[in-house]
Amino acid sequence: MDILALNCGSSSVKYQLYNWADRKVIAKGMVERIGIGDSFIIHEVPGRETYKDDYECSDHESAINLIVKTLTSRDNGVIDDLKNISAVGHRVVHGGEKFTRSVLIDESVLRGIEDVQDLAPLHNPPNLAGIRAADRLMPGVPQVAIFDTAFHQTMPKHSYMYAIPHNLYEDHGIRRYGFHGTSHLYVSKRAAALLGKPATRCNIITMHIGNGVSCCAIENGVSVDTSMGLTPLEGLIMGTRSGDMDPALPLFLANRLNLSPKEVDNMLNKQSGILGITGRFTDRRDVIENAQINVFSDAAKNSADERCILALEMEAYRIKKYIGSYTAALGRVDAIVFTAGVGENAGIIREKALENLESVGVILDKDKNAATFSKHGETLISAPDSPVKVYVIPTNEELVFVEDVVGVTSGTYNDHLNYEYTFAQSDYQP
Ligand SMILES: Nc1ncnc2c1ncn2[C@@H]1O[C@H](COP(=O)(O)OP(=O)(O)O)[C@@H](O)[C@H]1O
Ligand SMILES: CC(=O)OP(=O)(O)O
Ligand SMILES: [Mg+2]
Repeated sequence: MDILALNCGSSSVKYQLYNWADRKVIAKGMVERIGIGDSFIIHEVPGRETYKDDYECSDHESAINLIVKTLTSRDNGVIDDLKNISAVGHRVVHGGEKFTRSVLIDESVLRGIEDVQDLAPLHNPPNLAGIRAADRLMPGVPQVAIFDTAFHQTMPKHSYMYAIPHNLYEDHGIRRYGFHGTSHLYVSKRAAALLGKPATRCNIITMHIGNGVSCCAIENGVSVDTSMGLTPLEGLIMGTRSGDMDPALPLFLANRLNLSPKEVDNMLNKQSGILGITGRFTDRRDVIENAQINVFSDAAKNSADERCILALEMEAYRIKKYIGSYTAALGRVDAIVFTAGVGENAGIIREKALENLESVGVILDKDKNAATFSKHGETLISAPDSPVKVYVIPTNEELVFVEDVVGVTSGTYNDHLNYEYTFAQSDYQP
């Protein structure tokens, strides 16, 4: 049973082909710059050299077509026939309140996803385009939607409601939803396995720090709070998104700078965050390099870029504030987990965020932390006597997609909270 997992973004499609029987990745890659010119595919097969090719893709259908062609091609392919793909799993970012679990896609599911697309205008339209394209290319193959929002549907009302007129929730679904749910689910289940306890007895704070950034307070295995809200703009500082700010600011900006709602939205989603602070970078590797933060001599400081230093300090401080508030929300914390591109690799951000948290039981092993990157796999970075364990756990959203596809198509899946994921077992080797 080969399962294709697709993650359709606005101008990219990431994919992974997974053989369920062997529990192994057959191929993975991505098509980038869809519809904006100079698009290309990067295709990786374990044990082979990475293949890259320029190929013009004007839309998601042509990108998925290219992926399928590459997977079946004579030179770079991994399967003889498209028929080997028995099911497709799609990341869908916003599922509103309607979808609390992964589902087999049919017309009514498509309509449900369309109904909430205004709430995630950057994410849901490309997700839908990907589903339609895959259906045309692989007619009759079961397609499953896996929602970023589903894991957070356990949040209590006092976490998800905004303090605004109540009818806005009833009439328009305006509330906090939260995103990156499959990542928070995956790393929290892995953390429970590393702690040697059932997930249903673990309290964990998970920090997903990539381009998009969110954290989650998980109590006895379920999400009770998360930093993103109605849309993926709320919360932590992100690559290009502001995260939390004075809610009066958008209106103030619109009035003062004479901007339309769309222009304000664009400024806060695409020109803010790390990019806004530094004026030139979103990639934290560039920010760290230009901040020269690991070289604390005065000479180095003189050549360091003040705004890069500020960006790192602001990002880490915001993370620390969320850890503090989620520690208060949970009462007892068994573990804090760092994941995604930045969380797995940027030791300096982890160290700054966890500085002086001994009073709440967090004692970092600074050397271990500084030496820990994604490539080292799951790593404990807290000191042996730290009451709260701190882990770096590489996320694997695609594996959640694959397991949900298997569960949904075989009828063994009820909801992700009770599903017996193989990766949640302590003997699982990631
Ligand atoms: N070694 C590293 N040090 C610091 N940041 C890193 C490193 N490697 C990757 N990153 C960061 O990870 C980010 C991408 O994370 P990722 O989880 O892939 O994001 P997304 O899926 O949202 O695109 C990059 O923008 C970069 O800032
Ligand atoms: C929801 C979200 O922010 O996703 P991403 O990090 O992929 O942009
Ligand atoms: Mg991501």
